[in-house]
Amino acid sequence: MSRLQADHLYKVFGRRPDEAVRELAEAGADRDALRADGTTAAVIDASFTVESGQIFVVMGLSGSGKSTLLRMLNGLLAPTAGRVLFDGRDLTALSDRELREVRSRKISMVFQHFALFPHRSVLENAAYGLEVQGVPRAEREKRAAEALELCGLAGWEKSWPDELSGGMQQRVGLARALATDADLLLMDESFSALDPLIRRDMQDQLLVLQQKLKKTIVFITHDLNEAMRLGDRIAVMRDGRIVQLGTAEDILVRPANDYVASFIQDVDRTRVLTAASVMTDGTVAPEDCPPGCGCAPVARDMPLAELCAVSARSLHPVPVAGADGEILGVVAQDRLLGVMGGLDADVRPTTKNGATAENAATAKNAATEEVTARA
Ligand SMILES: Nc1ncnc2c1ncn2[C@@H]1O[C@H](COP(=O)(O)OP(=O)(O)OP(=O)(O)O)[C@@H](O)[C@H]1O
Repeated sequence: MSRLQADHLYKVFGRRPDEAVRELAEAGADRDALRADGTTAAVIDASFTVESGQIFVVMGLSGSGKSTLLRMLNGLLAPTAGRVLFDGRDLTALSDRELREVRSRKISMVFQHFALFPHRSVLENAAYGLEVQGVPRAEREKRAAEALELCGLAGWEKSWPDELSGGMQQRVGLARALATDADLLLMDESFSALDPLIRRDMQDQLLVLQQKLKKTIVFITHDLNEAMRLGDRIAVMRDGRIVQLGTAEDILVRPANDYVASFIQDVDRTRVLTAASVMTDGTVAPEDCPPGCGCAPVARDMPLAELCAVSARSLHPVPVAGADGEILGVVAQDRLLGVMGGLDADVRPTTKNGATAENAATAKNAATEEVTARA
């Protein structure tokens, strides 16, 4: 069972929403057709699953429907049609009290503008979610201090929010979300207000934390580079619809339509494509590897940007190793150059950690998930 599932979700604002859903679903109407009627179709037929421990990114420009989708996922907004299943429970069928309970214990939000209380210390801010849950003071302070330490803020507990930089304030927001032990983290443009370098640093920190904590995260962004750095899977939204659903590599190598293709022009493919996605079958024969060659197999999730340096030093194709050290294949230099030059018709779909689709259940999931191209 998936951790989170959106099942044909629609949200229509304005007049006669049910009728609008029928027009969207049955007559194939789009947003523009309804707008003339004073009706806004914010989210149209969104279906996807998020597995436990995954980072699922929803990427789209302003107005594409990301925030509305997120607010349906945490039950703040009732869908006009469709269901949200969290651990198999239909959120749309819960009473208000049950929903509040799920929201306060199982789901945490991290917002773009930190949402810290200025007159509470960093520790009190980090403990806020636990306070709402009614956790006794000593325990909530202990857990908040642990979360702050995880986020690199040990020693700042007694400071006030305005004594912290923007990046540090956002880490307090993250610590607050982590302190509650919620399984599901919903992050709405959480790093968008930060300077580029600090933003990148926060992305790195989130990835490191995620390796340790293995939360289930839905991350909203309008930045495809951020989506590709963070997302195990990415949903690209346009005008209320999900127009492509896949891994960063899927989107980079096989954009579903011209709209998605226009986004990937600025993406640095050498940082998204991995050794596993470009390797071919084979090994390195001992006679091809002279003494002192000093080569070592690279990890399958090594990005091409790093693989280039290894390949330049190597006298033979670079072997690619799996998690157990077994050789999965090799990357020859001409192959590497060809892929970087855009000859990537046979790049293999992989998961974000570089496992190929053949040997990873999650990649199978990604590869078999419907990739819709309606735009
Ligand atoms: N409460 C509302 N009433 C009417 N229309 C709404 C409401 N909330 C959102 N919309 C409309 O729904 C569409 C999707 O908005 P939404 O905020 O979900 O997009 P978004 O991708 O999150 O954009 P942004 O990045 O600017 O927040 C927009 O056209 C917006 O104007």
